[in-house]
Amino acid sequence: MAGFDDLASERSKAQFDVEEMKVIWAGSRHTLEVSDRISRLVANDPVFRKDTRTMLSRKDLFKNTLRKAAHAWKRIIELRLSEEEAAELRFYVDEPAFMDLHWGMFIPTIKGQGTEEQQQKWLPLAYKMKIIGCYAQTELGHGSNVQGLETTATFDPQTDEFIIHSPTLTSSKWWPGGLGKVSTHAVVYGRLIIDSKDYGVNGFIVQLRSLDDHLPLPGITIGDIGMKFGSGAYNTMDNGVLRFDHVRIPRDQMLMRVSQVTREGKLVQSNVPWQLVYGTMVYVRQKIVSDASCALSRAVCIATRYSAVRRQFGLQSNGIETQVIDYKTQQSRLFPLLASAYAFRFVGEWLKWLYMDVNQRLQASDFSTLPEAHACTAGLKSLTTSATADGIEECRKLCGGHGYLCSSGLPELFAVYIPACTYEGDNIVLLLQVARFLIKTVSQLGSGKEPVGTTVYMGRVEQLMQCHCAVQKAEDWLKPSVILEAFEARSMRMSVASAQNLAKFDNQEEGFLELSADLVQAAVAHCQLIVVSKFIEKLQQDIPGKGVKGQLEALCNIYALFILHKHLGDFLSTGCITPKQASLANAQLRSLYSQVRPNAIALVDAFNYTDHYLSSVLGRYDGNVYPKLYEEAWKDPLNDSVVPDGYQEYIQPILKQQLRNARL
Ligand SMILES: CCCCCCCCCC/C=C\CCCCCCC/C=C/C(=O)SCCNC(=O)CCNC(=O)[C@H](O)C(C)(C)COP(=O)(O)OP(=O)(O)OC[C@H]1O[C@@H](n2cnc3c(N)ncnc32)[C@H](O)[C@@H]1OP(=O)(O)O
Ligand SMILES: Cc1cc2nc3c(=O)[nH]c(=O)nc-3n(C[C@H](O)[C@H](O)[C@H](O)COP(=O)(O)OP(=O)(O)OC[C@H]3O[C@@H](n4cnc5c(N)ncnc54)[C@H](O)[C@@H]3O)c2cc1C
Repeated sequence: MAGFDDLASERSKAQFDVEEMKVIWAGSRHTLEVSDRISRLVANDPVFRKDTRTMLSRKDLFKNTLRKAAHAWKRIIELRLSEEEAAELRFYVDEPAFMDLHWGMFIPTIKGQGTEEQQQKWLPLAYKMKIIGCYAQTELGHGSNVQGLETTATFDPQTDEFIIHSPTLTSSKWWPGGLGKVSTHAVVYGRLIIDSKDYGVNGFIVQLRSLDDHLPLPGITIGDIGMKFGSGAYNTMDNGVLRFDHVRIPRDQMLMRVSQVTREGKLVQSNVPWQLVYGTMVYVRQKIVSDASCALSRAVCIATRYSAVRRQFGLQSNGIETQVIDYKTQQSRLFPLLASAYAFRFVGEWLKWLYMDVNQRLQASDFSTLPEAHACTAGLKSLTTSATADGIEECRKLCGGHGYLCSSGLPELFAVYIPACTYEGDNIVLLLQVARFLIKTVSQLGSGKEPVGTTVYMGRVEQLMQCHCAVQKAEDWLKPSVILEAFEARSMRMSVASAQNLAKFDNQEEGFLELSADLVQAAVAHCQLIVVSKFIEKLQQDIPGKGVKGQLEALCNIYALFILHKHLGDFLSTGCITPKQASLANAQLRSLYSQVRPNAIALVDAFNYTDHYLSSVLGRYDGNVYPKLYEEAWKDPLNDSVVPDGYQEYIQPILKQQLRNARL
């Protein structure tokens, strides 16, 4: 049978130890064991089935999500799962829900922005889920511009309370996940007003619904904002609208780690930077980078397996058509995405470390690495989510017509994923943050302040502005030092050119706006350098397992040379490489594709995804695509009856009309 034989034969061709690659992908043997065990637990639990999700009405879909979330919580308690295991369970349940915001934003916000006493009061309630919280920052009129929020929190010294109010329609909270129908509490961001003076945006813990009957508390108007893109997809989430009509909360419900309001109504600043009010966004952006590798690898796994099963044209001597994965065009679209999935995995791992490091420093009142952490999380969030959203759509096209069927798993994956380009910061707005950071770094060169972290290379500005790429033959592009220098020189030269152009403006802010499209490109170049350099660093570690390191080297080179090829204009116009070297890079890329080809199926097997998680007929582990596609079609509710509902009202009259016309 096609499919079965194809994938079995592909697996037998693998030139590396797949089990060891699974460990590399998971991060450690322990993580692989946990993820493997929990993925199977979820796959074998009938409550977590997801095959009808795209066909349910919004109400049924939402109720089904509530049922799954309640069941997940029950299993977490019954099985006494650790935090790591619970997070894996949530991952494999694979359905956005209010729990994500409760655990992923509400709790981290209290931890990051609450005082010790506030944490002691609220965290036990939140951990036991006696309250359910969300993160209510964005408003109808303001999302990207956090300093433009309109919600007010006015201190009333008479009662020692804040009055939370929505003064305009545009100040209505709009978008927060979990808000619409579930959350009992929210961290609400609003302007702190004391004695008619505006002290800017701060976070406040506000109870929204009664803990007895779930009705909104007095002064609160709350609901869901309506259907979103795609069927199933993010519609499992109750993104909400919220308005306050002079709602009073006790003074101690303002999150007071950054600044405190005293009983007398005095604002006292602590020694932590005010930007910590934005801290939850840094945490979540870091998580989103790791998630990008999951979403992209999932799409790539589906497209790679299907490309080995699907055959078109080119009859071989045995009378069988060619596997579409053997077409060079298919490889040149698919393999860079496979390489990107691995690249994002490793940069995500590094970013997690960076976040832990900055957090430890913050605890010890060392705030020096915060700007770097902000720039890296913002930039990499932007880079990886944009590439992943585009990559999922490319995988759909790589699967031809069948990729457009919901049973391929790709339409829903795309619909669930694409808001990641917008939430936690619009991707362009975030790149502009990186650009500001780069311009600042360039402007400080030569001032005695050495660039640190991911901008260390800028300390070699003179060398990088003048260096010439040493490539003379295609294989030279396999040297990590050659690749790194080309990427560093490109990024350096784009940042310096932007800084020089900016310097021509009398008003820097005006100049920044005028040059923003170029600045974004400079930011992209810097972020791509980070991804490439972290992949190269990963390869410098001890990597056990037969052939594993060789495969990763090939993927690393594919990622770098693919980016070079895609952004050739940058590399050529900045004089980092010559047209001849560009064409050698392209030749090397082709040869790398041939090297990866026999290993492609094994490289996606290394993600260790269950069929339940993939939820794709095209990406099945056994490759049994056609019989299952055929079987799936018959499950569609339209096929419940042979003659469709509406035949007599709408089809029959047309047919009869045609009959009369024909007789005329
Ligand atoms: C069943 C049980 C299961 C149990 C387990 C479950 C586990 C689940 C876990 C799930 C975990 C996580 C998943 C979470 C779910 C994700 C879903 C996502 C939902 C979406 C949520 C949201 O979207 S929330 C809203 C996000 N909003 C934004 O991102 C807004 C973007 N805008 C901004 O950030 C700012 O407005 C902007 C930075 C653009 C501008 O700021 P502004 O103050 O106006 O001006 P600047 O001058 O540019 O900046 C001033 C200085 O501050 C620096 N800076 C800016 N931002 C930061 C920052 N974040 N950190 C540090 N520093 C920052 C900036 O660089 C300037 O510095 P300078 O030195 O003065 O130059
Ligand atoms: C699915 C989903 C879930 C969400 N969950 C939450 C949540 O739980 N809690 C919460 O508080 N929020 C949430 N949000 C809101 C989200 O954070 C915002 O939508 C996001 O920050 C973008 O802001 P915006 O919608 O105001 O976009 P806008 O800023 O209005 O963007 C519109 C366009 O303007 C451009 N633009 C904006 N500013 C600039 C600039 N300075 N320079 C150049 N171009 C610019 C953008 O690039 C974009 O093209 C969610 C959003 C979505 C889609």
